[in-house]
Amino acid sequence: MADDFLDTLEATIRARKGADPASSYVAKLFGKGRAKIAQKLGEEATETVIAAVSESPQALASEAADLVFHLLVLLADAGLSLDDVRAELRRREGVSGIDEKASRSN
Ligand SMILES: N=c1c2ncn([C@@H]3O[C@H](COP(=O)(O)OP(=O)(O)OP(=O)(O)O)[C@@H](O)[C@H]3O)c2ncn1[C@@H]1O[C@H](COP(=O)(O)O)[C@@H](O)[C@H]1O
Repeated sequence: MADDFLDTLEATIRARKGADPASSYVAKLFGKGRAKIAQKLGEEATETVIAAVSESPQALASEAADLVFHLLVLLADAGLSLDDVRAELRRREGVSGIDEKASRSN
């Protein structure tokens, strides 16, 4: 599946900075600060793990959605974006490609 939706969601989340917390869950979360957002992400990670081992695939997808959503909020709070994550993953692919070539030549 293309990433367009995640990019749109990320833009919506960023646009909530400074918005009215009474009308926006994301604005309310931003208002609580980085530590609280990170704690929320940790809770969602735990719920995802529990769903993975003891719940239905649908429940796992639902918890995974909560997890990804809260990760986007944390990244936005830290001034980072999905593009930064993509760049890091691409960099690793390049590094592991070099490692593979090196091990093949040994
Ligand atoms: N994708 C989401 C999304 N996924 C999950 N959540 C919220 O994340 C929370 C999940 O945490 P919990 O299950 O623990 O529920 P909770 O008890 O309400 O959470 P806490 O009060 O304990 O923090 C719920 O309140 C969900 O509504 C989301 N809230 C908003 N979005 C999207 O984010 C964008 C901005 O939303 P607003 O800020 O609400 O305008 C919109 O595109 C929304 O569709």
